[in-house]
Amino acid sequence: MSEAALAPAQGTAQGIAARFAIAYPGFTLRADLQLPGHGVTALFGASGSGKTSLLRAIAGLERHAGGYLAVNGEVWQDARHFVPTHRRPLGYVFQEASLFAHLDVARNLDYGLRRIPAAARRVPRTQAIDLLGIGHLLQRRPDTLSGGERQRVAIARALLTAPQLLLMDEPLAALDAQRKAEILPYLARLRAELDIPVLYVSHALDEVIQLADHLVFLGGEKGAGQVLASGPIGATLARIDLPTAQSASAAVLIEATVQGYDSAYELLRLGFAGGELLAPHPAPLAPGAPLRLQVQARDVSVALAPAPGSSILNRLPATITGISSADTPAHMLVSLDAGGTPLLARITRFSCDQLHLTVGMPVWAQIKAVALLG
Ligand SMILES: Nc1ncnc2c1ncn2[C@@H]1O[C@H](COP(=O)(O)OP(=O)(O)OP(=O)(O)O)[C@@H](O)[C@H]1O
Repeated sequence: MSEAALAPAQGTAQGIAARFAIAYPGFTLRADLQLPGHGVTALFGASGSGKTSLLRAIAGLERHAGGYLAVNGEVWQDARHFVPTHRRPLGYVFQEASLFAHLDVARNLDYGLRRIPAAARRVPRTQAIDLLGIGHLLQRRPDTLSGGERQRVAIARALLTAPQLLLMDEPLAALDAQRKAEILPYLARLRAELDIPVLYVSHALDEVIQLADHLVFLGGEKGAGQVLASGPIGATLARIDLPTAQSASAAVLIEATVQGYDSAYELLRLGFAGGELLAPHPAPLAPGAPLRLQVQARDVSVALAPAPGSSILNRLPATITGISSADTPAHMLVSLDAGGTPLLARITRFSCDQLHLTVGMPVWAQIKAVALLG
């Protein structure tokens, strides 16, 4: 295999094609993925399922014979080419920000810029600083920053390397819940404002629900990793055949738009393809603003008719698309389609039998609570 500059792919296929057979002593993973060339793709799965190994293969940090990788029309690895990591236009953000301790933030950023000719820069320095909210930190040394601030600097530095692909390996895993909550909105802004595809490794479902557009779910038996699913985030989370849906913390997401605000009751009125939702919120949000909602399967119940005498605010007409057993004998999982949006309900097996629920049945999905994200 020769080390080569970027080679054009045959045709101009957009997206990321990644085929790897990873084999370590005691661990194998075969992946054959066709991923979108934009937005955030989460590589999600339990510890040891091979997320980092796959990311390192994509970065070219590990060289696996027979692998294939093409990114938006450029081949980075095939039988004849292997573009070394330092020649791949990618940014890599690790769990711990690896900043130079002896340089202040401004110089750390400039280090990222050094090897990029001005004409090739995709994200101007001022935009990267603004997007990550680090303008007030430029004169500070890394050891005077919080973990979250350091990670924001590391992400800004990665953006300045003009990446065509951003790889993030659990960038929030070393942070406590509060720091994590601080940094997530910055990542959501990157997703909204930059057109750089991101591969984001995580084992935290809430992060994935907040950020990802596409979900690659890794799992398999111990020592033999496999891709259990790869698809759009909403539909993949609602798949009752996957372990993510089985757990008590199973959740799906709804992409909604702000429609109004009832200040007397502090309730946001939200619209989505499946209808309208009300969600408590202490302040109004701009009408038309997009919002992601996280809906826990255990907060969704199923009724045969809309029940007016109930404290549950949100009732949506839906159709049952699947029914399966859950992780306890007492529970069942019901997947639903509400105007094209997939939902999941975790209900008791008793209720499922009492209501004689079957696939294809029109029902009402009652949603007790939704969490606003982003
Ligand atoms: N260079 C290597 N040599 C040998 N085994 C390796 C190597 N890299 C990873 N492994 C093994 O491959 C398996 C997958 O590891 P990997 O770090 O990719 O998983 P992961 O899903 O990212 O896990 P985590 O969430 O804990 O970081 C593990 O069993 C690990 O011990």
